[in-house]
Amino acid sequence: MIEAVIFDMDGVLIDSEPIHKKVEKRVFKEIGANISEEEHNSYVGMACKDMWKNIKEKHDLIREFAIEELVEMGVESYIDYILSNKYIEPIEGVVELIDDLYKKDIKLAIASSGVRKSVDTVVKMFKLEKYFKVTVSGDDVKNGKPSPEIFLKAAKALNVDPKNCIVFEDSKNGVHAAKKAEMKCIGFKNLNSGDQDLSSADIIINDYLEINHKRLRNLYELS
Ligand SMILES: O=P(O)(O)OC[C@H]1O[C@@H](O)[C@H](O)[C@@H](O)[C@@H]1O
Repeated sequence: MIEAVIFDMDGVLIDSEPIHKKVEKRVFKEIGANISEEEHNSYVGMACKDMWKNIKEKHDLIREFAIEELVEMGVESYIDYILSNKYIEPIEGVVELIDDLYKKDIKLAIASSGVRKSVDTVVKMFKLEKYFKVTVSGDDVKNGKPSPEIFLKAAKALNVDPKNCIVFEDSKNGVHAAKKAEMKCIGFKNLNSGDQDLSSADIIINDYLEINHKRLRNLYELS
């Protein structure tokens, strides 16, 4: 039975992976790091600090930069970008889905690898406060996606059994995190989130119009 639905943020609520990538590419250039598109794609869905930790281990050139410094360089530009682009809207159909679930008394949360400030900015910008009393950011966990910690923390805050949660995710790292948390996972194929292998998800959708409360319930009946 469904007790809760947990939404990833970047690439699921807001089409922001291209913004992250743009900002990160600028930082790569500034510090002289040569990161291939394939390597960059493998970090989608990870907390910024984990991405930089991985890059530091692989690329000698950026040893001199502290992780906190690298995180800071990207985060501020991301927030400035979304705040100064007032036309940015939620991904089509997602707010209608959230509203429908809310009206059916399904508990809701956001679990995003983004920093706390980014999560709060997006929730406020899209006026989602009413729906999401629980939000867990990358700053709130020790181990980011693909570790299941962020989803387990959200389930705990909602006071629900992880097995009764459904997660919406657009990245390979996020889908793995959800499945390790023993939750159902709907892979949202967002072409702007790069080439993401969502094959571990229970179902994959291309559009929120493909999903509704009834189809979510069916996920449990089929298993
Ligand atoms: O978990 P979410 O909301 O998809 O967040 C993912 C993003 O979180 C950010 O902090 C990273 O810098 C991005 O590169 C990453 O893709």
